[in-house]
Amino acid sequence: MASSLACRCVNSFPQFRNRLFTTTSLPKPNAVVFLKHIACSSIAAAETLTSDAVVVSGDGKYGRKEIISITPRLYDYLLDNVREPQILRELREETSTMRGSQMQVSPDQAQLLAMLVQILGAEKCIEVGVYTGYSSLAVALVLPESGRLVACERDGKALEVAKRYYEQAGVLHKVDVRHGLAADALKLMIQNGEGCSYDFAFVDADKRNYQEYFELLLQLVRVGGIIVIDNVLWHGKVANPLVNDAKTVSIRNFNQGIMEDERVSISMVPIGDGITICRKN
Ligand SMILES: C[S@@+](CC[C@H](N)C(=O)[O-])C[C@H]1O[C@@H](n2cnc3c(N)ncnc32)[C@H](O)[C@@H]1O
Repeated sequence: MASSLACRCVNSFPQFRNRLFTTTSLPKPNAVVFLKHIACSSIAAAETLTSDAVVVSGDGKYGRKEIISITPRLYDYLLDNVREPQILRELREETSTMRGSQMQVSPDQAQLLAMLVQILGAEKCIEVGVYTGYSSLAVALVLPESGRLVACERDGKALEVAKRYYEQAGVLHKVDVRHGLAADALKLMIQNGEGCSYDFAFVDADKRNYQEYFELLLQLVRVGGIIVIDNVLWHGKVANPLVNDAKTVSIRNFNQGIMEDERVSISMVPIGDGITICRKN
């Protein structure tokens, strides 16, 4: 059984042929065990080779360059390789029972945001759209003691959860919570003369106001600073011309505008629901 399975795999995938040949010299019981092993690993390999874990662009001009496509198994593997601090895990688990929990950034995204903040050596940060605080806590945790994060959120109930976790994590003193409309908070900061003084900003709020947040944040962030925009791939809908609801159109237009905007260098990254990292030039 095992050997016929292995043979089928090997016939389908010639690259395993050499491995099968080595088993013919083994004593029989070992050979069967080894063949079973080969059969299993060949099946796994075959699964991978036949899975949709790699894709090529549908546009011929990019040739046959293969890139990775996240499958559930691969995403689980990726998550297994995220170093999620215990306090973030607890917040994520508590939030998972709440309405809107799908809005939270993923652990791999939060880890990337924290790393960008660390690479920048950021001291002054802004978040637009805090919810229960997962991404803002990830940032606050890596800020130096002298660092500050302005956290803008209109939902008072969600903010209560966020503040409880900032306190538990010992970073409450680093977070300046602004309860209310984010655009109002950003305009006030500009009026207060805080322009060009921030190192890092993360936008993860109402999609239809992305352009306004971006313009305000461009005034607040210094040259060389970074603005990260979440949900730029919008569950893949941005790439489907048949989807034209207000949010999708708004994100699509925003992406097109950023593409042509020479005030920033950009990198669109397919992590979570897609982010664009913009560096102010
Ligand atoms: C996608 S969630 C943020 C998730 C958060 N970054 C996290 O990782 O947990 C978007 C949040 O933006 C808030 N929001 C939406 N429009 C807003 C506005 N105009 N001003 C302030 N907050 C807003 C919502 O209340 C919601 O909590």
